[in-house]
Amino acid sequence: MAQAQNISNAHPSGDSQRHLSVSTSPTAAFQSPLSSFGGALARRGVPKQLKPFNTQDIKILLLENVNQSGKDILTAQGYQVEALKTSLPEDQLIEKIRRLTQYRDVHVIGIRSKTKLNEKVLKEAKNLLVIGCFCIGTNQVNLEYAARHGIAVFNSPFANSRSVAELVIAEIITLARQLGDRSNEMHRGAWNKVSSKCWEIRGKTLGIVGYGHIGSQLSVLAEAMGMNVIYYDVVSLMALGTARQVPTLTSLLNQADFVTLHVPELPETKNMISAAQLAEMKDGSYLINASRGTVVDIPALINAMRSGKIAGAALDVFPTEPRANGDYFNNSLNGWDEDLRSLNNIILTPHIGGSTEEAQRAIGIEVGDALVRYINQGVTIGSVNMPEVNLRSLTSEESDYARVIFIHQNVPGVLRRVNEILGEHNVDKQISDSRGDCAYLMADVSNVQTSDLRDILENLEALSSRILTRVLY
Ligand SMILES: NC(=O)C1=CN([C@@H]2O[C@H](COP(=O)(O)OP(=O)(O)OC[C@H]3O[C@@H](n4cnc5c(N)ncnc54)[C@H](O)[C@@H]3O)[C@@H](O)[C@H]2O)C=CC1
Ligand SMILES: O=C(O)C(=O)COP(=O)(O)O
Repeated sequence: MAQAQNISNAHPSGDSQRHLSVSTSPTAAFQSPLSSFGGALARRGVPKQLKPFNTQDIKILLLENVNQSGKDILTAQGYQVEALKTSLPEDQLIEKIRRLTQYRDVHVIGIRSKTKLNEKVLKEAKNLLVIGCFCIGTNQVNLEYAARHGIAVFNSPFANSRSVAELVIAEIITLARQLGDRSNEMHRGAWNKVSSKCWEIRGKTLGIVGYGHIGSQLSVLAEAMGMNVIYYDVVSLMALGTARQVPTLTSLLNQADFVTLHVPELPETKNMISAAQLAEMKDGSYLINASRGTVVDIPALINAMRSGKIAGAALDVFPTEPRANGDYFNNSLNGWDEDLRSLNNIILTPHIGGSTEEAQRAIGIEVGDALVRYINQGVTIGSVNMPEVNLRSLTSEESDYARVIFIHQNVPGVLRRVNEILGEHNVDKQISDSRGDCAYLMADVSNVQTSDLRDILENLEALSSRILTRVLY
């Protein structure tokens, strides 16, 4: 392991035990700078490997069976990676964070949709630099708290959207033909050949609620199978193919034979489909939810299915989901799980919308790369809670340069003070941006010695607006 020097990445906690030690002798190679910078880099030489710390000091906790592709990218950097197959409930996660690091806390946590990184958990992870959500949704993380504490959050915004869209296509036909019920009957030994209330999907209307990455992809697939597509979204969006945006949710519910939900978990989408909305749906129509469990009022759906108003449903997500695989889908989970199980023509799946080899591998690479770029270079492109900031990489010819990162409160006068500090040196390039209350400044300074770096770090740390300071070189 390289000899650590005494300069630290200073964390808002201010606790000296929470600092990263830094080293001038990096031991592992930095990977793949952003491709959009390829031209400039080719002209300017080989990108410099910024390694201000012993990479072995970076401690990463991965939960929820993150794909091997992501683990490989992180371990190739020399980081210490501990990977768990399951999620952990709040108390066990806090305990794990404490135990994992003994004296210094975890720097990176990687999760999927299940693990809740709320304020209570994040407060415990005092040296946390960055969170990787190896999925689309980020509702499980307190993004605002993270930003206020200089913790960047990354996700994979569309690598599993095709997988979800394909699952929904499969469910539309499965519901229309009552395939689940026929298959279950055959498994029990019963031959039940029926055509009553079994339909082709050709010519039927699909109503998509939320026309984002998944909804719009689904729109194209559904039209290719002869469906008419309408959609409702809070923003006005370009229709693909011959799909048509409708002005209200009610209008969509009144017209659609199949309603499928692709909205994020938000206060506005909680119980978005409840008794009143189910009543607006066509008699004998179908409901599909592969978004978040909170979007559908499930007891209301159970009533609507019992009455025959809704002819079938597919649910991939639930308000409470178990933290691991096992015999958990009973009333102790949500209270109504066994009522759901007793209904006809309902497809129940354990949140597998994005669970394909292709999606998981792509997500592992995308989020793994984003974490490495952030840890090693400070680049925030793709962050969901911080301003997106990039700076052309330093090259190997630029040996006495350092990259200064100053995350600070977005208040007047900070840039002047920062530039008074950096102005003592040659600032080669600098960029700054803000998002809400959080601002992110990145500057490359040249002709700097180790003692200069120490001064820069200490002076920036003394500014009252500082959230987190890092010096990379
Ligand atoms: N079942 C699974 O395994 C998976 C579930 N998901 C869930 O699907 C959700 C959607 O994913 P994407 O399409 O990638 O998201 P996206 O962000 O690309 O699209 C969401 C769309 O919903 C719209 N929207 C937001 N609030 C709305 C409201 N109140 N009414 C109508 N429209 C509203 C937005 O304007 C946006 O167009 C994710 O947030 C995630 O929760 C995502 C991936 C896998
Ligand atoms: O990507 C998402 O938001 C999903 O819901 C998929 O979550 P998962 O990675 O399967 O826990």
